[in-house]
Amino acid sequence: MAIQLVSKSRCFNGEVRRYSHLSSSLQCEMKFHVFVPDNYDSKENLACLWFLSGLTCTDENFITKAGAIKSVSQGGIMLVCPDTSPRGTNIEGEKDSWDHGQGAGFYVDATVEKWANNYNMYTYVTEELYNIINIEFKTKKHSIFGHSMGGHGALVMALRNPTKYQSVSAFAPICNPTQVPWGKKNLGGYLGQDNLEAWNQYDATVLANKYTGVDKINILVDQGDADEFLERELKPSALKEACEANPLLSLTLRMQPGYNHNYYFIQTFVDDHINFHLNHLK
Ligand SMILES: N[C@@H](CCC(=O)N[C@@H](CSC=O)C(=O)NCC(=O)O)C(=O)O
Repeated sequence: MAIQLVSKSRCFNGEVRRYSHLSSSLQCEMKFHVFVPDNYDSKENLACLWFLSGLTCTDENFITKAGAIKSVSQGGIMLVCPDTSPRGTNIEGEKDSWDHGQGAGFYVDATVEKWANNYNMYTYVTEELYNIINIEFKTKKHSIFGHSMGGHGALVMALRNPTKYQSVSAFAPICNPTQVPWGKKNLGGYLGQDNLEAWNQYDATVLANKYTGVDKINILVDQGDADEFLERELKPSALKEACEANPLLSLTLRMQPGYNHNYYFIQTFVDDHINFHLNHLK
């Protein structure tokens, strides 16, 4: 349960900190980054925004490359950036592929024996780290966003836990993973090739079709139209169709001309996403 401070740096009237801890759900040591505004510990209602990164990322990519901290600090909220998979677990073949295994936990709880002890990023983010952040920083409200694989994770977590997250947004998310190569590779690998019922629990489009929660969910998605993965892997039109058919969901999908899949795209629109979440967190 204890977390250890690894590093801290002053930044925009607060601190960027990196922590490590022994994760019970992943059975390994994990690192995560946070930004905490000055005097966060004297706030009654500290709010927290989570960012889930994409394939090949660690807890470092977003905090160092997105240019998000100024707006987060001005909003007076905390930012949490978890890693994208367990680390140091030495599972056979874990590092063989850039889009499956290490750096590609796909935010699921694995059931295939080889992965099941460690690859439980869904529980790690929504339960274990969520509880740690609430206890250590006394946070009260949470919102979540992410990029690509992390956009998929954020959408799934929000649709499955509408009382836990006040709002959700994504940059170029994998919207319909049961139907695309990245999704089939990871859902098949972690949950079993034939376990389609389990796959559906991790597909934002399927979940959007079935969503019956008491609260309406507002979703913001930005998608570059020059994104190299758009047609093959991301499929925002599938999510759009599902949301349009469900009165409990309101999706603002913004197609951004000329932008591709990288962090320059994220930098450009990150303030819009932070402001969207601030409106729901206050
Ligand atoms: N093969 C390349 C491409 C990997 C890549 O584009 N990763 C994205 C996320 S893709 C979907 O989840 C990313 O965020 N990369 C990290 C970064 O800092 O840009 C590669 O090996 O990088």
